[in-house]
Amino acid sequence: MDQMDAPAPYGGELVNLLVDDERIELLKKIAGKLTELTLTDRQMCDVELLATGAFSPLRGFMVQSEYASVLDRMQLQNGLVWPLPICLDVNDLAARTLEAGQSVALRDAEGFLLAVMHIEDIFPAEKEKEAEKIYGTRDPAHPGVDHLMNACGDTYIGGRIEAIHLPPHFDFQRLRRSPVEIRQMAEKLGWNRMVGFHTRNPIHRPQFELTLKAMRKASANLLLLPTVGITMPGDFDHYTRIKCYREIAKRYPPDAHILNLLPLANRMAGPREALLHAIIARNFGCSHFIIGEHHGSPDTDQNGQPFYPGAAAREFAEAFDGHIGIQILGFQEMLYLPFEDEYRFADQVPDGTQTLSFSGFDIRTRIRTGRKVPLWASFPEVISALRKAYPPPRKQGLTVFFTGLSGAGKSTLAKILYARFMELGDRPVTLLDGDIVRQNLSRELSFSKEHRDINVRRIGFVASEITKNRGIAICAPIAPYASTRTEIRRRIEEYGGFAEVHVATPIEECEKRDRKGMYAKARAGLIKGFTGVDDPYEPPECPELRIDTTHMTPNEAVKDILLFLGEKGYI
Ligand SMILES: Nc1ncnc2c1ncn2[C@@H]1O[C@H](COP(=O)(O)OS(=O)(=O)O)[C@@H](OP(=O)(O)O)[C@H]1O
Ligand SMILES: Nc1ncnc2c1ncn2[C@@H]1O[C@H](COP(=O)(O)OP(=O)(O)O)[C@@H](O)[C@H]1O
Repeated sequence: MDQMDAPAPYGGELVNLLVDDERIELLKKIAGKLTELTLTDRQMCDVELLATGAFSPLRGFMVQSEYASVLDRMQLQNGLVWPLPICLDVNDLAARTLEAGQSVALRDAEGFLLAVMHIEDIFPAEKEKEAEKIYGTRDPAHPGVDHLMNACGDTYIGGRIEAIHLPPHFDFQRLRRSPVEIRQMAEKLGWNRMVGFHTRNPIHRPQFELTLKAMRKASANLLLLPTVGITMPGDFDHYTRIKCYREIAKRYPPDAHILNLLPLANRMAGPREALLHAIIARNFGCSHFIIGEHHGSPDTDQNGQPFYPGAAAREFAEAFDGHIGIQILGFQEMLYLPFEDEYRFADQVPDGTQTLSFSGFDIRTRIRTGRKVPLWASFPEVISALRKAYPPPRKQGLTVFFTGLSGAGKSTLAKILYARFMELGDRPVTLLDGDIVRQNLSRELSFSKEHRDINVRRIGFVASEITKNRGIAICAPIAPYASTRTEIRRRIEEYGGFAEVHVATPIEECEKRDRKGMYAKARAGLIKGFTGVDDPYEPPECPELRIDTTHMTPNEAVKDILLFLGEKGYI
């Protein structure tokens, strides 16, 4: 192996934005008088990577000219290649209270002071342009675009940062080393070359073979940099992934790799994302970086097509590796040859040879639906760790979410379903009926849109906790707004099953029943804003089940729900 030093950090110097004790004291004193910004989890990831120099040479959030330069030329203003905007977004309300020249205190959700930012610039986010330039699409099925369009504030603030503390982490503290710490460690171990591998999935057999091949090709040791910041909805949680990485670690040659967690908020921008990962790896001291198929890309678009061609990230990063000073090891898809019982890159498979392959998505789906993962696809210890954390549907938590007009039959069906689950007796069951919740959790709330949303979100939160802990939650609010229901669905599906049951009994029938006499009062104008009378109800477009109870008995309706849940493997 030829001697070579670890590559210099990008831009020449490893940035460290953490200030010394004296400065911390001073900043803490003035912070109390500064306007406060509470950072989101994503923003905290950016602050952490800025502070530790993983984003070197950046020294803060981008100002408008830098943002424009990254969008238009993919360069910082000093001419260095830089693929993605690193901007701090704020909502209109916050933006109105801020001005350039002002300093703000950046805090976490609990009010813990992380940094002071000196605002140099306040400017509008060019969301349409950013989506096109960075993600190459405006399709909201792309999680990066969805976040940009639907969650991100409309204004960016740019400026230098002085970091006081890194965001606190209580998990895997020993695996959270900064670029300078990894560089020191590699030096101590006498490593000349280090190849970086960035992943948001567990390491299965193809990825393991890929890393070994890369280590041999580059004569290098391995730096595993799994993302533990923000990944994609539906990804395995990082606790489970790290258990898997620790198992895999035993399969590498001794002392040949370092596992280090990367608190990056993935943008899933495919080619541009890959380039950012490579720059980060260089800052950690890597001489080489692995880019395989579909690196940094979301699963598929609305038509089931990949957002970027399989080779796009690899080819893009290879075209720039001279500029960013890290050698890209681009690999084709790794395929399994069942007759030969070996792995080969796609371009090394002779024509006509039978091959098999599973994507990370395929394995996630198999685990979540309780289907087998063959041993050619992954290792037994990885599959077992994943199964423990993600049991088959009949052992997962579950939320059955009834929605529909008052009098549609939600409570009646919910109560019968509750009894059936209790009779089965294999999981704890909680009934969150609209009335019960309003009495116990939401007594102070009215029926305005804002208050209905708060009420339904509270129900969703409790149901998500129950589902996370593998119980069954049955919810039965009116929940008239589609976007709030979608929000809840997303949250719960992270932890287990979610079945939306639209009790679609027409208003005429509900009104005929008028069990509580409320429709009569609403029609007489004694109750204002009554759902279906003078307040909206947005029917679900694609519920798991739609039941009109007009011409069926409650028991029949519940039988349909149980049959559906049985078919999906939940009971
Ligand atoms: N303005 C207005 N609109 C709709 N419903 C009203 C209203 N005022 C009181 N009620 C009674 O409250 C029950 C609905 O409460 P929810 O918590 O399920 O509603 S929401 O999901 O927050 O929209 C609902 O009970 P159910 O009949 O069990 O659905 C009504 O009886
Ligand atoms: N198939 C059915 N399913 C549910 N409820 C029914 C059915 N047929 C008649 N009903 C009656 O309709 C009314 C529904 O009221 P409820 O369950 O409180 O509705 P919601 O909770 O949607 O306001 C009850 O009086 C119930 O007995």
